[in-house]
Amino acid sequence: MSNTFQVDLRGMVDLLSHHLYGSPRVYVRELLQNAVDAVTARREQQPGAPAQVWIEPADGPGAGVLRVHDTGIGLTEAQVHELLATIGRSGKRDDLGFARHEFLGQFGIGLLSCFMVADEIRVQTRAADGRTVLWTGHADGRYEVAPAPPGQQRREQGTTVTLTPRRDAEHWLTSATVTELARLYGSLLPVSVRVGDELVTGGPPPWAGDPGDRRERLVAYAQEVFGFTPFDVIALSAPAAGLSGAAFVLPAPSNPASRSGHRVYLKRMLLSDGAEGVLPEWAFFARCVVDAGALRPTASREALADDGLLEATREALGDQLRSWLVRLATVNPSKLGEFLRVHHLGVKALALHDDEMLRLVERFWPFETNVGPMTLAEFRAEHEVVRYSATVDEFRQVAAVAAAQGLALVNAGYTYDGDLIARLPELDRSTLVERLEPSDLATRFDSIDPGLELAAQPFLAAAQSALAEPGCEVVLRAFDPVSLPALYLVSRSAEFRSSLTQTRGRVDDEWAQVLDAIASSTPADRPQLVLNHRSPLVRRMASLADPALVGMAVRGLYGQALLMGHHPIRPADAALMNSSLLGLLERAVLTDRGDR
Ligand SMILES: Nc1ncnc2c1ncn2[C@@H]1O[C@H](COP(=O)(O)OP(=O)(O)OP(=O)(O)O)[C@@H](O)[C@H]1O
Repeated sequence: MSNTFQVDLRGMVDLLSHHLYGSPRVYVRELLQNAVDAVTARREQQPGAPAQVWIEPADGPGAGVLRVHDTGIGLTEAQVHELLATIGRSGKRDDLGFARHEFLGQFGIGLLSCFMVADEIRVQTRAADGRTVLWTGHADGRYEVAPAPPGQQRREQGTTVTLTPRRDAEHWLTSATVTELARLYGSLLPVSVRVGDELVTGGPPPWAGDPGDRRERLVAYAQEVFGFTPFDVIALSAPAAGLSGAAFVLPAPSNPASRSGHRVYLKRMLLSDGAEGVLPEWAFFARCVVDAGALRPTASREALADDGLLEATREALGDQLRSWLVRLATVNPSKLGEFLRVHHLGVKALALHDDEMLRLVERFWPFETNVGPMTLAEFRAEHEVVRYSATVDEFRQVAAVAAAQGLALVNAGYTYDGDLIARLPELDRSTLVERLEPSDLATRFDSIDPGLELAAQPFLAAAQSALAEPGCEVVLRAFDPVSLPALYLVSRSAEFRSSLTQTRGRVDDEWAQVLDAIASSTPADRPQLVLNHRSPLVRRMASLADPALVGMAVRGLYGQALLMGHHPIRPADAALMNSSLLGLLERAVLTDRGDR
């Protein structure tokens, strides 16, 4: 046995009118939309018919009700019964039930939004048959249809919708609010719309019309609507979606995480001034205004339906932004440089997957290197290998020493930089890239003469035992600059082990066992303190006879190397440095007093 759903009308009206829409203000849009659709339908039949919409707000001379008059096609009594009596029935679908592209409406629920601000909706309508019909709908789901009494006959074809305000909702129907909302939603509509005496529609969109001063118009539009003077304006078009418009490049960096909304019109009616999904995510440096004929709204008409057409449109618009960037690189490289200074993060994010953008970054974005700022292309022209540090700390630790060894080094510690450099060989297979591990530097230092090394053994043994506590290996090498007595080098695995050890001290036994298991599977590298045999200070230390003094001096050098290399100072390091400094001071004071 088959049954039919029963619908609780009161609940349905409440659901649609109160929960579908974000704010009661959309009632103005829904009324405008119906009026414009009715005008469009009439002009299909009578191309020269008047195309006017006139709104009389409730605080005007109209006895406390709001009226919307249109010169549209009107409805016959049969149509009123069919279209206004069935929720979800729309006169704007074709025979197969698809939304007809020339109309704004399609769902057959828009009129219900008026119940957010009105207790009663009256539709007084006259179609080409010349008879005026009166439909009165109530918020509880009741409605009446009747031929209009003699005093309420329309003289012209068209429709008047009258809203009797709900208590506490009167302010939504006043002149100031209605004018503002009609202008917000309808200023680009192709039909003349007046609120009281004020015309709220104003000609074609700013990106259409005379191309001569289009740019000036769009800049003025961005200033007025978005509140900024754009860095540049890019024309947008996507014929498959019937879309045209413009993108404005932001003059200041924007946070990639905070999505900036776009202003989207559908068939010249504002859909949203905070729409998402129109431009690809990486394009966070631009905001756009577009009008589309074929994109679909969600039922609340406050966002775009995320369908295949929107996806294809997003891709097409993304391509147009990319081409703008590429064109800028050829016709105005200094402007591109300016753009990158503001929006490099967005472009770099794009370059992670896009070769053309990677080329752009390579040619135009200056990186910090230990031989001065330069682009990767410039760096490549002078150095065989693009050697880089993967973190800013690593770069700081080794930049000067690497330069003294003749090793040019790029700081790839900022967001995306390491990944971008690692991707360079994908552009050109002959490019060599290499991440420099600080500990690799030691392998480039010169060993010292075996005789000297042998003589320094007692010193090295004393030094080693002085640094037994931080678990640091002491080695003696010769390197430049001579002014640097010691260098603290830590490999990635040593760094990892050290953070494991620190964490182990803070967790309970069960976790400690897990950490031990991890530690046992990582190589047992130790950090190194590399003493520089070219440094006069180190040589003098090597000849000291007093092991206690050697210990203090080596610990002092250890602390200084940590500080110089921007390494973290753990409590144990601080204690070591403290005892070294105090011990050395004491010796110095005693020596001066001749007390020894
Ligand atoms: N001013 C008007 N003139 C002529 N017909 C109208 C007018 N207002 C509403 N209608 C008729 O009433 C129907 C229902 O209107 P409603 O606003 O509820 O839905 P819709 O416009 O079809 O779709 P949507 O829910 O997307 O707005 C419309 O399809 C239209 O046929």
